[in-house]
Amino acid sequence: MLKRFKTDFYLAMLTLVTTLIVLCILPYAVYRLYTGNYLVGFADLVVVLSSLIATTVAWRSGDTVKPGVFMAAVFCIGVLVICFALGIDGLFWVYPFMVFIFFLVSPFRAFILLLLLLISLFVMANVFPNRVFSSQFQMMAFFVTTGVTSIFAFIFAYRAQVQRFELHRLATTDGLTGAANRRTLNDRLAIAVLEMSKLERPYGLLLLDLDHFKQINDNHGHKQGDEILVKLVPVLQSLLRQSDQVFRFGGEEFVVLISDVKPAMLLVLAEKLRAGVQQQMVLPNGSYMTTSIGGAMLKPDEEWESWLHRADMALYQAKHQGRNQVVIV
Ligand SMILES: Nc1nc2c(ncn2[C@@H]2O[C@H](COP(=O)(O)OP(=O)(O)OP(=O)(O)O)[C@@H](O)[C@H]2O)c(=O)[nH]1
Repeated sequence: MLKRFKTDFYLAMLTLVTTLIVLCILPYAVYRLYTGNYLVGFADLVVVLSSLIATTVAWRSGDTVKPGVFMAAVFCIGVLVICFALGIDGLFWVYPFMVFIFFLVSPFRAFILLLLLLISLFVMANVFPNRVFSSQFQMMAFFVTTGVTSIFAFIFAYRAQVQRFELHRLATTDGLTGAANRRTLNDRLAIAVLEMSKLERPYGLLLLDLDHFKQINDNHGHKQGDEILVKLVPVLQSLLRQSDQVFRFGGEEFVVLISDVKPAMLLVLAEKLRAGVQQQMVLPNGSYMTTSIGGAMLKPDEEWESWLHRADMALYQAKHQGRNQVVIV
């Protein structure tokens, strides 16, 4: 639970906003109902309940988009009702809302919802003159300040989102080849173990190691060696299904994670990869790269570390037996 809270930004934000809503708006709702302002009290209660429901759904389903949009839309309507009922006093709520809507939904969605909110307020102010604003000047000042705040909040949220995505990409992919990195592999293997035990989903693992790669570096240079590693990833991907994932394990070693596979099929796939590398990875001098492959099916109740270790042992055996071959255990 703590891990999901740490890694899923929008889930953490939905939870945080809901906690703040319960702490800050619920007392208001009680106060409004107690003092007979039923419309505002009811709107406050709807906002609190909607937040609780949306956040619960997000935690259960893992989907934060629909609950976030739902919560943001309910808040927009809530703010409109509060502005209609309280007039100028209600307008103060627009400003904090303009900031925290960016914590609930993506910057573009938040900006569009804010635009709709401001247009609705503008229509309301013109249909019911003097209800929300006491003068034209006040109305103008409100729309200019909220417009400027929306634009700056959008720019800030958009930049933060771009940086978050970039950080995530840097943390999860290998800088040279663009394949998923070892950290991502560990997470994916843990998920595979979970899916195997809960859904009985069969998984296979292939560990590939290019043969005599040191000689490539020595004979053709490190840059050429890098280019071969970069080229290898799309070659492997072209031979696999979209659901199969390629990871760089380190150096010239790669891991392929294959779901919904039977042991016989794992061997066929490994052979296909071995042959594909030999056919497609041509060296500058016209010779071909070869690869050794070790593979293992995930056993019931097995830890991912032991699964990976068995595939590593199989790879060791393939190397030991002369390279350019497949060993599945
Ligand atoms: N160009 C390049 N070389 C790398 C990279 N990472 C590791 N290497 C090289 O890969 C080579 C691996 O050498 P070894 O572990 O001896 O293996 P090998 O020569 O492939 O021999 P076998 O695996 O036994 O067939 C070393 O020379 C490393 O310097 C990289 O990112 N780029």
